[in-house]
Amino acid sequence: MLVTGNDILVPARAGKYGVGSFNTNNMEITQAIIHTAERLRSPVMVQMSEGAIKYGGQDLANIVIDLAERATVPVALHLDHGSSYESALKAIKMGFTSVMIDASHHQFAENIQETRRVVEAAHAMGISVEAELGRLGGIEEHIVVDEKDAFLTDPEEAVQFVEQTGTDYLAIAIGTSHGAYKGKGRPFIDHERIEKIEKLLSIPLVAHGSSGVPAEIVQRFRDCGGEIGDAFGIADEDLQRATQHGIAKVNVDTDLRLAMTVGVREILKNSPKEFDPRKIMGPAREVMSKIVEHKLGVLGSVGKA
Ligand SMILES: O=C(COP(=O)(O)O)N(O)CCCCOP(=O)(O)O
Ligand code: NA
Ligand SMILES: [Zn+2]
Repeated sequence: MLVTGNDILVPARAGKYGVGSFNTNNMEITQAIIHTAERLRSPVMVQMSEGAIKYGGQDLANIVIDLAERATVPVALHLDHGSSYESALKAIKMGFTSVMIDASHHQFAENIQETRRVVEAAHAMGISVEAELGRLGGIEEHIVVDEKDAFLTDPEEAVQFVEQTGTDYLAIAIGTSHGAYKGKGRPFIDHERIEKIEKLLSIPLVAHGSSGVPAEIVQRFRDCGGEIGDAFGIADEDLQRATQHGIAKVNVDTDLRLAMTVGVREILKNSPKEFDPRKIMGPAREVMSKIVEHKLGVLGSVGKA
């Protein structure tokens, strides 16, 4: 069933498990996410960035909404990294049941102002809101935040921010970053910071940049002609620990991008005569489903629906 982000995340924080919030850009990615969540009796969030909305529009949103409505587990459709009040409202008009307003690149006061506007409008329409305080490293398509400007979330500021905005859940900067290159070996996660914020805030916390970038997928990507550098993601143990301390929503995009591309590349390389789209996208869907299954296991949401 299609529900709001709060319907999924409030129980997750209380139950000390994480809920995967997976980015989608087409039908097969959406099916891999929702069908795997149903098979494992797990709540799940499907998210579309503004880039995905530009790419797939209402067509793609409708695929997500229809699968979510027919799903036997709770599913929310979430706007990822909404960049403005207008963007958030447009998403709600498109049928999104959760919206992020990411004003984290503004000064504190502007972030509060912009976030509060979205919260008031979204709440008037029964939609829940994610906001962000602190800056991730990594590349967000339109924002390149290089290391020196990336700053982690201040716990006391987070309390003020939530009080003054009314946001339903909060994305905090704790060392993660977007993309396949999160740091050498085992990227640093500031668990002390998470645990400080956990004690000060009772709302669900959100971890962005939480792809694991599994070595096996990276190797398969290289073996079928993909070019990728020294790619590392967030260790499963770090994610598990974070979900025990307030992190309830965990954003994953890169892992599904790599998985889909591995699936397609392996077919094109090993079956050069193949040109049936179902034989090319079908196996890619399988590779993605396995990644979703692993992640839901790591987050502890299996059987929670
Ligand atoms: O936190 C994450 C995912 O982090 P990850 O890279 O670790 O999967 N996200 O919020 C996904 C961001 C994807 C935006 O990309 P486009 O604008 O190109 O659609
Ligand atoms: Na988000
Ligand atoms: Zn993000």
